[in-house]
Amino acid sequence: MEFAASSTRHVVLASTSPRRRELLATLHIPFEVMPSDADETTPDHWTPEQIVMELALRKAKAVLATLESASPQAVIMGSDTIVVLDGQVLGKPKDEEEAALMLRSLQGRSHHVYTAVACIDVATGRSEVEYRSTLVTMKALTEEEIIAYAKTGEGLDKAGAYAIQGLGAIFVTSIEGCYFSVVGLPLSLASEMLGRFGIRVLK
Ligand SMILES: Cc1cn([C@H]2C[C@H](O)[C@@H](COP(=O)(O)OP(=O)(O)OP(=O)(O)O)O2)c(=O)[nH]c1=O
Repeated sequence: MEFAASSTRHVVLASTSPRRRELLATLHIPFEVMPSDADETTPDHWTPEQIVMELALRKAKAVLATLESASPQAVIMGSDTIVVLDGQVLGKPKDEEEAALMLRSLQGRSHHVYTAVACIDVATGRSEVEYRSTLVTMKALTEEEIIAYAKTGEGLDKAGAYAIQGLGAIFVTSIEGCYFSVVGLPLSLASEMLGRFGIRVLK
């Protein structure tokens, strides 16, 4: 999407995730997408909250570094999602085998999905970051189901190796908290934050 960069208040989504793009599009606000190549390594002792908030901010800051003078009216939005089971952080699996390993550990119990949203006002440099946590319960799975699902490849680019918005939905028996946060962008939080940056979803 093209903007008259100096005059239109709009969002720059610092993301490569097609899910985040689709979710943000549901808010019907002007936005463009810029991939962010932020380093995603964090110290081992960090809490899930610290990890997602720092990574969301890093993604937004990485785009800010490339944008500053061109789009003074922009609000940059970065986001990060992780799955946490017994204090252990599950990111994206590196292959089918690791996907199956993650699913084996998640099945038959509940885990938390953390997603943070960071916003940076390009004009002032003001930033905010907040997170939401959702409790997801998965039914018990057979080894055949785990292997068959891992083979679909659907979970390979997803934290925890499943997609609640896809075929992975058949494994999820209940959730407590924001569904959209599990998919990668908590929309109620995102719209609240954008409102504080002068971008209102409902006029
Ligand atoms: C648990 C779960 C995660 N996910 C996704 C959301 C995130 O896109 C992804 C976690 O990886 P992230 O590193 O948060 O994001 P990303 O690499 O996809 O995109 P970005 O460029 O913004 O960094 O997992 C689902 O789509 N469905 C699910 O059910």
